[in-house]
Amino acid sequence: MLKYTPIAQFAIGLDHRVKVWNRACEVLTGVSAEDIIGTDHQWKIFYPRKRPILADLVVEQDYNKFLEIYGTKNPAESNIVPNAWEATDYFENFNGKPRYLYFLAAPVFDHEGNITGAVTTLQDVTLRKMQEEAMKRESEQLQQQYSLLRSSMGERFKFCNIIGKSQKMQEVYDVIVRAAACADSVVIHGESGVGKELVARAIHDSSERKNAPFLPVNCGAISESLLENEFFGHVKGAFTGAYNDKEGFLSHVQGGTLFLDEVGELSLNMQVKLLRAIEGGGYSPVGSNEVLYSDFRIVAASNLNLWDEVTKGRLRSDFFYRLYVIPVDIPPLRERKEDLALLADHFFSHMESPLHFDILPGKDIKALYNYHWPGNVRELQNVLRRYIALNSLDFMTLPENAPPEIPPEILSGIIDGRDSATDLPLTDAVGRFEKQLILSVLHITRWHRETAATKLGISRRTLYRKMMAHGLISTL
Ligand SMILES: Nc1ncnc2c1ncn2[C@@H]1O[C@H](COP(=O)(O)OP(=O)(O)OP(=O)(O)O)[C@@H](O)[C@H]1O
Repeated sequence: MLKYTPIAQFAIGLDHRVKVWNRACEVLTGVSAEDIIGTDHQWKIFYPRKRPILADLVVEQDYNKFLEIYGTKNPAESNIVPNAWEATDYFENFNGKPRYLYFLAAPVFDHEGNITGAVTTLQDVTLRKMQEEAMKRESEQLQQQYSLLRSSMGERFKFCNIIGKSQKMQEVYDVIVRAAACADSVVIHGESGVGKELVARAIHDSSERKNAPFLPVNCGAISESLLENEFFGHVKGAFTGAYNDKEGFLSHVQGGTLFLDEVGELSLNMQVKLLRAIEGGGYSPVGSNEVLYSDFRIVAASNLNLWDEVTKGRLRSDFFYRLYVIPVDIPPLRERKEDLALLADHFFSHMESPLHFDILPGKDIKALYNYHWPGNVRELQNVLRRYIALNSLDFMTLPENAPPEIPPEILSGIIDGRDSATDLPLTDAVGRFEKQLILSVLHITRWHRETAATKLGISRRTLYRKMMAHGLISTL
């Protein structure tokens, strides 16, 4: 029975001579039973130095020698088989290859309880050992990288290009460092203008992928019919006007980080295809059956609650779970006003202004602190730009406690031409009206785009594109 079991086993007697050497043992060692049975060689032929092996020690019950030879790195007594001892040995040259072998040797007793020999079970564990060692090396490397990044953060008033000393930003820095030190997907959540792209860049720049591309893609800005073309590219002749092959984002981002801004705007169909590509199943350019592969990391961002999007059926749960491994929450500026002065000085110096936050008139400092910053850091940047030009604060927004409906005076202000739209050609006047209406609704809804789109009776995607067209994304 022992002879034909698929598990490699051999048995020795009290005289240390081999009694059984089964078929699996022959296959594993390349040594035939015929050649070894009756000898006391057993495994000694594989050790460069002659020394007792596990089965010998079990027969002798020499536990001290066992500890001396195998040290404490190997577990001594098996938890699974009573009286058995186990050990893993490394063989530099085991039939021409380096190998890790696991041995479990148990004593054999006669009916009076005397030891009459030992049975050893062995297994080639090289692959598992190598995987364990690779994982250990990787985790040591990541730990090293983490410590290096942590120490390079200095006073933590700034991290990469992110400014902020508040406790909430310190927590964001910590997550960035953790995210940079691993390969998992990241989802960044926060209101418009809080710095989501900046954080995504910081993760990329601090990660092992820093020398490969960082590719930001605004999912809300690409019309649904073009999504596949933009992400996967196309081949010549795929559709009318496809005169040449064109590479998509997945090809451009090879080895780097794909930043999916407004990820909630991706169509369900696109989510399936992207998920397949992320999970190693590849993708095909439009008009081609060829499967291409790209190695990239996803950092996604959204100002929506993505779980709500899953429950509403707009985001696939498998896509959500694949992305939502490391969440980063960036708090709005109104919740970290202690960062205002630092941010203001950072922007003043970038705009080459001699101004400093501390020397601003008291009433302006007070106004900056009291303001609720619905457009967050981007709005602060813009307000300061105007401050430098006009020498006065102009928030261009409604008061904080603006009513939830569009105030009639705003609507009438736009309609009755108080802003001299009457002098403009019709298309320009309509454009101006549209911009102000959108701006008003965005202020009322605290820049919550979904609510604003509902109020305006348009889709989020359309609202997004109109905001881009009116410069409300890049200027506010
Ligand atoms: N903590 C910060 N320090 C310095 N600059 C910042 C910070 N946060 C944001 N900014 C600046 O504010 C602007 C908006 O930032 P960013 O584009 O990263 O925001 P966002 O959250 O991605 O916005 P949106 O959701 O509208 O795309 C950028 O010019 C960015 O450099």
